[in-house]
Amino acid sequence: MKLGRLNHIGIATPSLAASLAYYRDIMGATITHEPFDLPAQGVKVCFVDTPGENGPNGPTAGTQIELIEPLGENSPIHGFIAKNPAGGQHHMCYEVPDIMAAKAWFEGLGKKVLGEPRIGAHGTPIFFVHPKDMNGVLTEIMETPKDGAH
Ligand SMILES: CC[C@@H](C(=O)O)C(=O)SCCNC(=O)CCNC(=O)[C@H](O)C(C)(C)COP(=O)(O)OP(=O)(O)OC[C@H]1O[C@@H](n2cnc3c(N)ncnc32)[C@H](O)[C@@H]1OP(=O)(O)O
Ligand SMILES: [Co+2]
Repeated sequence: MKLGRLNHIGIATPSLAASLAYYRDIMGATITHEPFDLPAQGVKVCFVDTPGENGPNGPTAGTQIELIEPLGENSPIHGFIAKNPAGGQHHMCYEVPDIMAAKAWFEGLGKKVLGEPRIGAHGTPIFFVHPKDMNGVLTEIMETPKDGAH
């Protein structure tokens, strides 16, 4: 199996409002989606894009940062925020063409897949692989949107 592009970097925060202001006003990022609740994932989320630049191969799109704040009692990021009260880098998300094939591939390698695929913030199925099996990085795998949207 081959991983596709890096879709987003997940940043956990105790305050979406404060993080949004930081990325917009200090880092020059663009808010591409206003905050919305995702109860199925136990988070409140919004996306910002880094400005993007002219690279050696022409103009490059900015990189997407996904800001997540705990939502509800059972949020999977409560533990992370308890250990990192100011928030911090939480996960990296890679695209794949076929979510079930990717799940089977990681499981075949003996990696701990956390639960069954569920619909994520981009409207396609996602799953997570435990950081202890992924060089310390919580890894999100996401099926590439069929319409090519990111
Ligand atoms: C916006 C929606 C969606 C999208 O479409 O993009 C998302 O991105 S949702 C993002 C939030 N959802 C998830 O993270 C779901 C999967 N995560 C989990 O199930 C849990 O967070 C976890 C990975 C199992 C950790 O849960 P926690 O309660 O913190 O467990 P432990 O306390 O037992 O931690 C075990 C161990 O792992 C270390 N850890 C925890 N989180 C991370 C992390 N993000 N990155 C790296 N390491 C992490 C933790 O410190 C423990 O280490 P030790 O203390 O050394 O044992
Ligand atoms: Co994510």
